[in-house]
Amino acid sequence: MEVVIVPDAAAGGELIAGAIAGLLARKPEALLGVATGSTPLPVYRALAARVASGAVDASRARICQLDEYVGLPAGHPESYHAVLLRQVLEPLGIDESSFMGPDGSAEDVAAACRAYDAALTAAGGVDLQLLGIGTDGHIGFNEPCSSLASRTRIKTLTEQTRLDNARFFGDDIEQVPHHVITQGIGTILDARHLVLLATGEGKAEAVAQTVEGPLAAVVPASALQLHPHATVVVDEAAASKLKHADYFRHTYAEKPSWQGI
Ligand SMILES: N[C@@H]1[C@@H](O)[C@H](O)[C@@H](COP(=O)(O)O)O[C@@H]1O
Repeated sequence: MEVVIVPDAAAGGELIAGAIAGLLARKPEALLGVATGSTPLPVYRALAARVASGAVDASRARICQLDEYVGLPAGHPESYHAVLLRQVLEPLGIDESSFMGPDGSAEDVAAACRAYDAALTAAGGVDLQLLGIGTDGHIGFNEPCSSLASRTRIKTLTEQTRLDNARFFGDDIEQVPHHVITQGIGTILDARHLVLLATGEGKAEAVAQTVEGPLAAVVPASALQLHPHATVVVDEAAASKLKHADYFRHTYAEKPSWQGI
């Protein structure tokens, strides 16, 4: 696992946008796994600026969702499908026909989960999966104690996650669904490159456990330790509990410029 400590969230956004730009230059039809929440927004902004300036052509890229709420009415503005259309597809000039996600309104949720896992495989697999991290160490919506081998399935949110996400539902926790569909940890680990961005002091403990703690289902993000190409990008605040921070700074400073993240 590579840990890159950046001065702030905007620098993290630029770094990751640069990696995505490099991927799209090599593979214009790459399948990009995108995450929701506040953390990835600087990545989407930086990428949209490159698209607007003509430096990046994302029009052939394909986008896939990490997770989705179950049971929100079709077209609900906070469904992750709607959020990603607004935050990613539209600014990057990508057609909705290039967008895949699990069907959170399906009658047969288990079948929808299986279908999504199969669709990701049929699409050739995810080239780069962007991840945020929950305050409890979750990735996607894989809450603590999720199986490290899990595939896309239904999960029940913890009270903490519903509280964290209430800000998107008018600060009313009652409006936050209890159930979600999420790519499993095993599904996430199938992506060729995992890039986790974490910013702010509130994520420092989860980051320390992810990077320096034991591999454990109770910290789902620690599964990144199993992946041959995982990059954790953190700002100074999110890095503040890392014991090996100086080593990570040294390693990145000495990195050959051709290598990228
Ligand atoms: N399902 C999403 C995660 O993918 C995201 O990483 C997390 C953190 O969100 P934020 O970046 O807003 O802290 O929120 C939700 O739970």
